[in-house]
Amino acid sequence: KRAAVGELCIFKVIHLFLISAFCSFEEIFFIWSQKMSREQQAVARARKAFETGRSKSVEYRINQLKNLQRLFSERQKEIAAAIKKDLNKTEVGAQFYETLGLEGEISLFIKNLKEWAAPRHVKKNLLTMSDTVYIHPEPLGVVLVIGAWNYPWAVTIRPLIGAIAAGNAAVVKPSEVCVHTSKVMEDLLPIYIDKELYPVVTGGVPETQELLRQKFDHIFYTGNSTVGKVIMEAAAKHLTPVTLELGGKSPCYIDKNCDISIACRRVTWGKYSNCGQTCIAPDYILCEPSIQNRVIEEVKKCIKEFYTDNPKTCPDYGRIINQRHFKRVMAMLEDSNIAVGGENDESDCYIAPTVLRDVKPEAKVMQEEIFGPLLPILPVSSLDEAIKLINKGEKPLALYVFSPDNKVIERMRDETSSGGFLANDCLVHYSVSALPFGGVGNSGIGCYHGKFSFDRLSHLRGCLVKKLKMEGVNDMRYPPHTLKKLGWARFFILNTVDVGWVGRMALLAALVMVAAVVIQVMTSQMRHLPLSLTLS
Ligand SMILES: NC(=O)c1ccc[n+]([C@@H]2O[C@H](COP(=O)([O-])OP(=O)(O)OC[C@H]3O[C@@H](n4cnc5c(N)ncnc54)[C@H](O)[C@@H]3O)[C@@H](O)[C@H]2O)c1
Ligand SMILES: CCCCCCCC=O
Repeated sequence: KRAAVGELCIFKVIHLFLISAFCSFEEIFFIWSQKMSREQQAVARARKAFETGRSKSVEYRINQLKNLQRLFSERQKEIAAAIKKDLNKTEVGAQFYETLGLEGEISLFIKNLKEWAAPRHVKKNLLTMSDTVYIHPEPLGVVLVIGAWNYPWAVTIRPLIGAIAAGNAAVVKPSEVCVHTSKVMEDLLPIYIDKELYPVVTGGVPETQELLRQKFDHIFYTGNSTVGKVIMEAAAKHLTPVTLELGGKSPCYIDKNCDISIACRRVTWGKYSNCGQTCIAPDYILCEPSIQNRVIEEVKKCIKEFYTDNPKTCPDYGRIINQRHFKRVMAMLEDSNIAVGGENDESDCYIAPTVLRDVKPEAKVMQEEIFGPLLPILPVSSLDEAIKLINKGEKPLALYVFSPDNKVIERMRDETSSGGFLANDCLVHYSVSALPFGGVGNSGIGCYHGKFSFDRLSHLRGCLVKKLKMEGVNDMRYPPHTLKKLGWARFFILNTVDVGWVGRMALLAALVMVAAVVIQVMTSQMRHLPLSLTLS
């Protein structure tokens, strides 16, 4: 037996020797990769591509972003056709809600990337006044982007834009739930952007789990909070940082003194766009009982205006993504009082825009994020009660308040917490790249969009470059430590200097003046010395 094992070992060693002697690195990689899963291979390729260093060049990153921009101008038809099959969005709807924002985001990055990627000089203390002190943003490495299905392009490509801009490699995992879109993404992305640096891995939960077993430098996940915990647990094994863009129940308070017709128009749009499958959709309404009927009537009017008498045949009204979610949403209606809508058709995944009245906090529909076209109204006696009720639940992704009164708006903002806060409108904060977008507590970890994406997916490396001169200044920090040295250290460390452009000019001017005075004093003293002394 021992002899057989010995022979096998010798054979393995010879095999390895032959491989390394006669094969190129690519061939060795190929042989080795035969034993790897598709997911492992994608990650290994992305890491290898990252290690070539090509993504470090800002020009290269901008080029990749321009290619991505070209994808959206040249492939709208394929993108829209797949989204139509997945979620019944029209071509205009697909551009409006998905790709328009991405095009804007890419333009923003192309315009600002050089500035964002450049070293950022920071305030110094007196001790480091003569040093160069700055933040140097550097790529993290290989990022895993896991997307959700409800706005499949928007929530998968937006983090990818940030990852590319920050100089990372990124493995893109679109949601398997939007079957057609994930196929189009898999086909199109490699045609436009570097397929080694940014591979697309399709598949379901087992494939995502296999990806999660690999080591990444950041995991950017968009989806529900339950899976968010699974992601964080997997990331913890490699101490990988995560961004979790999750969901939750986003409340909407309507003050009785506001223009109810305008408020309901905006709420109707926010709720029923994409058939209620929007992470920041107003989940439920809180209002005083005296305005409940008015709210119901106004929402009903808007449903008719936006989606006609028969939303089922209206091209702008979407569908529930699949039968599993259809059943989930329908189950929430069991103990509820329907005021508007309620019609449905399982074979078409259709649920009409629905309003529920006199809903209690214990109702089924209030136990989890609805993520469908049901709008419960919970009567509350006052703003105080609304705030109390909101604070009893998990911190939501968005919080909406409709009121003409700034005091009401400010109270709602200051006495609650949520990922984002919006007064007198719904959803639109998502479109402002200068605002951080993300949750807090149960609705997520970390934020992105615009420069926030760049910073989130960069390592902000603190750098200090000192000269090997002026060693005397450092004496105060070396032992023996004395009270006198401590006094000096207090003075030097506690005083910051913001030497900006104007500051530097002023400092230079002051130094020139001091030097001029010193030279003048010295020359006038020398003029009064006897000639013999000046010569010696
Ligand atoms: N904060 C945001 O920006 C944002 C945006 C869109 C959606 N969402 C939230 O996402 C949720 C809807 O999306 P979803 O969760 O149904 O999407 P989903 O089912 O498509 O899941 C998202 C991803 O998680 C993976 N996944 C699912 N189960 C897994 C498991 N057990 N282990 C490992 N990976 C797994 C899937 O493969 C998929 O790629 C809602 O809660 C919504 O609010 C949040
Ligand atoms: C302008 C509205 C876009 C909404 C996109 C939300 C992404 C989360 O589901």
